[in-house]
Amino acid sequence: MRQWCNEKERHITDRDISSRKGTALQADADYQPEYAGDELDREQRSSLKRVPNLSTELQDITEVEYRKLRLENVVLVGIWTSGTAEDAEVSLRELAALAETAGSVVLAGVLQRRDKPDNATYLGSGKAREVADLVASTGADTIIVDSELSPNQRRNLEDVTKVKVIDRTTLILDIFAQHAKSREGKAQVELAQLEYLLPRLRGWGESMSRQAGGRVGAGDGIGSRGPGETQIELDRRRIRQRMAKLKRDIANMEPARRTQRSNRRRHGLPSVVVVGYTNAGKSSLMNRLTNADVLVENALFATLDPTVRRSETEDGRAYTISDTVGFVRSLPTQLVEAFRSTLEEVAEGHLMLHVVDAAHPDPVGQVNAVHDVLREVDGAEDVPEIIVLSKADLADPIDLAALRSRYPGAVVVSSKTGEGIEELRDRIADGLPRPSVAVSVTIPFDRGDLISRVHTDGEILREEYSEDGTVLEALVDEDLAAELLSVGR
Ligand SMILES: Nc1nc2c(ncn2[C@@H]2O[C@H](COP(=O)(O)OP(=O)(O)OP(=O)(O)O)[C@@H](O)[C@H]2O)c(=O)[nH]1
Ligand SMILES: [Mg+2]
Repeated sequence: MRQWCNEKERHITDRDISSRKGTALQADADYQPEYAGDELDREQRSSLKRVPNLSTELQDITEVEYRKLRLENVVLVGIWTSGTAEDAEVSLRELAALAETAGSVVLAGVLQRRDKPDNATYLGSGKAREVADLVASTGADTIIVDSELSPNQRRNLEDVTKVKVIDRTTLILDIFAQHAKSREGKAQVELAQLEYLLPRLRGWGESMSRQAGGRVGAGDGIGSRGPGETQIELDRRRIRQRMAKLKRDIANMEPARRTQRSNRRRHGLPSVVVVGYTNAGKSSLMNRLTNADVLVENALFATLDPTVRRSETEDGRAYTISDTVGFVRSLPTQLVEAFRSTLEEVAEGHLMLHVVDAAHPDPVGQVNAVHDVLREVDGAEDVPEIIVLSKADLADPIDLAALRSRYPGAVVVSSKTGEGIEELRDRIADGLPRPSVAVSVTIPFDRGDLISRVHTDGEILREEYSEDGTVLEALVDEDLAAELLSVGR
């Protein structure tokens, strides 16, 4: 097994779990990683002093817990089935960053080489017991596993380790729940959480029934159940009802969003969408390009509700630019569904800026993960893509050169120093559709509104004033051309 440790007062010396180039986990100032080889040193571990009152007993997992995991001191566990050791490490480091984003302290991480996960305990019973020792010695109260767990695997691991076990998907759902701001975003995340929970209810049934037993005394149990209905069926039914309500609510919010979108389209504004892996620097780039004040945070999924801003090319053509939710490796399918609406925005864009953190240890893996998700969104492949290699100020020049040759059309930028921003603006201006219908009309003076639309959305070739109005020769899109011709002469 490989192991990493986030050591504070503890004496486990292990491998650095933070991003090697320091992008993700640099926040912890007194964090001093130390390399200690591949093998977990059992003697060293057994010589650890156990920190008193830190470990907690396994607690009941109730049906509301999916909302707030209250993670604190966690041990990360991953298995490495294929690919290189480095890939496996990158994935576990990312899990560490996710865990910190969710508000927990990562005490240690272990990685095990296996052909496939063990059906019963994910790790195999021997390794599960080793993890139990590690949990006990570090005083962790939660284990986070770097994949999806079946209800059985999860229950068995909890039995062996005596602490709460959650998986990567649950963790990501929790982060989304913490960050979603809009009513729609919140409803979508809750729906995704319930979808994930529903088939897994069996694994949690025991504790839920116990809880129901406790409620009987309070006058809430037996009488409230239907004939022959078990607690778990009742819970399932309640969850389904809640899901149905959420789906209705989301469907009701849809028209408002569509109106906003079609308003934008009616005004003929071309749109640029910013996509990319979480923490790639999308919001920072947006701020640079538009001087907008978009939340930038060194945390994963800082942006969960899309933000749309208006901007202009050098030659005065207006366009919208929207920031989107960050992508992540193996994004839970429930979330792909939940955020389809956000991603649909991508498919409707005229140009896609795909922001890639050039200072990350595995930018190519991130690009591939983004492309995997985009392939699931109808129409997204048709949107022209500009790869934007970001954080140029942090990136290693050699890595940057390798990325440039891998993605020949890429623009290298730094939102921090401003490097490459002008070039990117030019590329955006070139990439946006130009109005293509030539009109030559005289517009009456009382239709100044039309003239100003030609100024913002079209390209003026000639503008003069005559007795009858403004004489215009311009390039505009079809809709505006039709309106101009219906009004003008
Ligand atoms: N040095 C440096 N840091 C950057 C640059 N761009 C972004 N960052 C940092 O990278 C972190 C993530 O930036 P964001 O712009 O929030 O990234 P994002 O892609 O919007 O992230 P999510 O919304 O969480 O998916 C922040 O700490 C930024 O300050 C850059 O060009 N140079
Ligand atoms: Mg963001």
